[in-house]
Amino acid sequence: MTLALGCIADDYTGASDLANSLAKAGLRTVQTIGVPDAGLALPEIDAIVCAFKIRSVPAADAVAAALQAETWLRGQGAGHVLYKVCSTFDSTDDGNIGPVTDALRARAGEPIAIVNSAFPEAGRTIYQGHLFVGALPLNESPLKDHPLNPMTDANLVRVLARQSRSGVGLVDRKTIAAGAAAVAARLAALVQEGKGAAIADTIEDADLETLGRVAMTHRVSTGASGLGLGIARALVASGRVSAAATGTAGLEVVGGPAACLAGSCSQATLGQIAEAERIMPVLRLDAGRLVTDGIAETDRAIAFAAERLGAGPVLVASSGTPAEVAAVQAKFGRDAAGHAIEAGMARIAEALVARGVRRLVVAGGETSGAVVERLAIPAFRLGPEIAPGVPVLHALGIAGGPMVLALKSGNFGAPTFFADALKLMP
Ligand SMILES: Nc1ncnc2c1ncn2[C@@H]1O[C@H](COP(=O)(O)OP(=O)(O)OP(=O)(O)O)[C@@H](O)[C@H]1O
Ligand SMILES: O=C(O)[C@@H](O)C(=O)CO
Repeated sequence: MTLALGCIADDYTGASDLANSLAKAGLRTVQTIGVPDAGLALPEIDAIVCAFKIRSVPAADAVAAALQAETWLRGQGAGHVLYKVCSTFDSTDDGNIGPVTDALRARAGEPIAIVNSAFPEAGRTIYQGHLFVGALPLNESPLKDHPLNPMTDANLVRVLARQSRSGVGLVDRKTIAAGAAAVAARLAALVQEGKGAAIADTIEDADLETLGRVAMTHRVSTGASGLGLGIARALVASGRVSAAATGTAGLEVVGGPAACLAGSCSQATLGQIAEAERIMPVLRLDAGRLVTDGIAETDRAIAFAAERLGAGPVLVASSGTPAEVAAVQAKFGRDAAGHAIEAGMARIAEALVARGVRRLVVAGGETSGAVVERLAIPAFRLGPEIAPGVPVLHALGIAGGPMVLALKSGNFGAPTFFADALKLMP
């Protein structure tokens, strides 16, 4: 197997978002959980996305995981490695986008890396270095209330500089509109100024195609699935990947009980849970009790689901409003609360799978990471797209017959997302 592209994703929903964009562009893509064991049989593929849960861990741990994956991906033949971060640049001033980008760039021996989290299809655009979520600057969007990485500055040049050893510059829209040669010249000028990272503006997919062409002349870049799309299109246009390839599988029937779990507290997910209440039984967990008495609270959820699974899908949610999240965090601490709630959701998932669930929808990147790790699923191949950035995933390398999952990024999906997902997971 010789890979055209190797990717390292900082969370699991982000990984499936990227894998979806690569597959849609025609790259035969597999998503692995971390670096796979040597024994895992992989089909003939063009791209691998190694999914990690390193968005909100200490920077040194994120760097170590990313470097281990980089070594493995280069060993598989990857000429370019993309570090996949969130389209809303979720991170803190302590990391991890800056430290991981610095480390991958140093390892690759590159003077500068393109950093671009735009994803126009999902409303993430960048102008003069400022990230917009729909019509709102990042710091006015719901991301200002994120439970783990509240984003309070829309200027990505500043945000990245605070967490990087490298100087950070800007490749503005005018330069990108002038084409790949102009972008390459701007990057060279930034290197002369001593910069090691360049935030790139993006308004539309055509900008990403230009950036993709330039990124392919470097060994490493950092971005969201928009940059992945740009790189994938550049690979197809250059003939390095066959344009005839088809990246995604069609609809496959798995059957059996289905369940949904939500740990995301994003505005989008809160709306989707409210909508799901119209069509399936929904249990709202007591987040504080998940922290203080996790076994009892998760047992309550398992019993709730077990009683109802025979009749149709159920949804179990820990999700709370910003005020509820703030209250839980004030009482128990942000990280302790987050970890305890994630562990509870993972325990519920494990129990539901033991009761026959083979169709599972999970909302939230950290939540998905905890669930997929507990279920010990080593890899996924891509199925149909449910919503921009959210594909159906077919588990690879597990016992007990076929299983499909959807791992939804907190902010993605229509209000009817849970019903939309289950429709494509028959
Ligand atoms: N009621 C709650 N109070 C406090 N924290 C919560 C509550 N419910 C969930 N959490 C925690 O909030 C965090 C939500 O992060 P998660 O990554 O799962 O969702 P997200 O950030 O919306 O999704 P994404 O990363 O895909 O954008 C998790 O650590 C989860 O355990
Ligand atoms: O890029 C995004 O917004 C998503 O793929 C994601 O990373 C959410 O966790």
